[in-house]
Amino acid sequence: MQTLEVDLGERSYPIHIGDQLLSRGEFFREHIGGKQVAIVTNETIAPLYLDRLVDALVGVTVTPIVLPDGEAYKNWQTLNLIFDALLTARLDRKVTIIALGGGVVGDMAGFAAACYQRGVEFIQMPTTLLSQVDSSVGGKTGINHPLGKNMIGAFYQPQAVIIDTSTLSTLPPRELSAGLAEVIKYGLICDEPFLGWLEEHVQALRSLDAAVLTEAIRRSCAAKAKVVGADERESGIRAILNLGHTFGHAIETHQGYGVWLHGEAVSAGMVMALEMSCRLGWLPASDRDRAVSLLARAGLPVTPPADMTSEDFLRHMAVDKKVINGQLRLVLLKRLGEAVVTADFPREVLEATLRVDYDALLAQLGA
Ligand SMILES: NC(=O)c1ccc[n+]([C@@H]2O[C@H](COP(=O)([O-])OP(=O)(O)OC[C@H]3O[C@@H](n4cnc5c(N)ncnc54)[C@H](O)[C@@H]3O)[C@@H](O)[C@H]2O)c1
Ligand SMILES: O=C(O)C(=O)C[C@@H](O)[C@H](O)[C@H](O)COP(=O)(O)O
Ligand SMILES: [Zn+2]
Repeated sequence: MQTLEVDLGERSYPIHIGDQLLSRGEFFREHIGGKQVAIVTNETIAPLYLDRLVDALVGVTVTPIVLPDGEAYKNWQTLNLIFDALLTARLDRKVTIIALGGGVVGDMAGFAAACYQRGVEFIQMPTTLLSQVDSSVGGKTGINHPLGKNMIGAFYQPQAVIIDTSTLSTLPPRELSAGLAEVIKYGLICDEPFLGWLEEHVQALRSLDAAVLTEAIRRSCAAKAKVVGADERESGIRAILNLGHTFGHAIETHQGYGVWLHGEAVSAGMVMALEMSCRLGWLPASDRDRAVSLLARAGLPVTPPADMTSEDFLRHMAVDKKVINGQLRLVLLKRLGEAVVTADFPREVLEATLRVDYDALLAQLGA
C-alpha cells in the first residue's frame, strides 16, 4: 500500500493506493467522524462491490444509495435522489458519505456532500481507472446541465481517497481506455518522461498488469495532487488539467452526454489542442504525431465525431468555465510536458484547427 498526500493546509488529505483496500475497514474508519455512513453507488457497481464495503464498515449504520448508471444521469434529478435518501433515513450532519464508483458517482456524491445540511464529510472510493487517476482527487464536484458540462458544482475536498486497484479487474476495456486518456494527459501537460514510460507500458496497462497499473495510478495521482496543491480553486495553473477538455466537453454536450465517454472526448480534444499548438508554431508536428499514436495505441479515438461541424464546436466552446468576459482561453502545449493556459491566439488559428480533416491527418500517420 502506498500513500500520497494532497497538501491543502487544513483541508489536506491522504490518497491510499493498494490491492483489496475495499475490505480493509480500518482505512475508512480512520476518516469517519460519526456513527452514520451513506454509500452512494450505482446499479452496476452495487452488485460487484457494495456488500464487501458494507461488511468492512463494522460499528456504524450504513445507508446504501443506489443510483441509475450513466453520464446521462449526472443531473439535478439524480442528485435529488441522494438528498431524498439522506433525509428519508434521517441522517444528520455527522454522516459521512462514501462515493463508491466512477467519476459520475464521485462528482455527484461529492456535490451532495457539499450541499447536504450545508456540508458533510465524504470519502472517495473510486472504482474506474479514470476516477482513480483524476476525478477522485482535487475536490471538483458537480453535475452537468444540458447547456454545459459540469456547469453546476462546488469545490469540496474529501477526507480521503481510497483506491482499491483490484476493482479494475471488472472494468470493461473501453472504460479502461477512457481512463488512459487522463493518464496520458499528465505526461503531455507536465511530465515528458512519464509519456516515454507510457509508450513502453501501454500494452501492459491495457492487459491489466497490476504492478504497471499501480505505478501509472501513483504517478498520475502525484501529478494531480501537486497541481491541486498549488492552485485548489483553479485561479491559474490548475487549468492545465483541462488540456483537451474545452474541445472534449463540446463533444459531450453536443451529443447530450453519454454517447462518447468523457475520456474518449478528451482524447480527441487533446489531439485538437495539439494540432492548434502546432499551427501556432509552438509544437513540432512530430511531437503531435507521437501523442496521437500513443492515444490510438491506448484504444482511444483521435479524430472528432464526423457529424460535428466547426460551428457546433464554437457554439459549445463558448460555454466553458475558462471563458472570461467572453474571451475563450485554451490549454495548449509549448512543448511535450509543458502546458500553458492562453487567450493569446488568432481566432483564425482556432477556426482552421476546427476545420482540419483529422481522418486525413491520421491516415498520413498510419496510426
Ligand atoms: N471531478 C473531477 O476532477 C473529474 C475529473 C475527470 C472526470 N470527471 C468526470 O468523471 C466522469 C467520468 O468518470 P468515469 O470515466 O469513471 O465514468 P463513470 O463514472 O460513468 O464509470 C464508467 C462505467 O464503469 C462502470 N464501473 C465503475 N467501476 C466499475 C468497476 N470496477 N467494474 C465494472 N464497471 C465499473 C460504471 O458503472 C459506468 O458504467 C465524467 O462525468 C467526468 O466529467 C471529473
Ligand atoms: O481537476 C481538474 O481541475 C480538471 O480539470 C480535471 C479534468 O480531467 C476533469 O474532467 C474536470 O472535471 C474538468 O473540470 P471543468 O472545470 O472543466 O468542468
Ligand atoms: Zn477530465
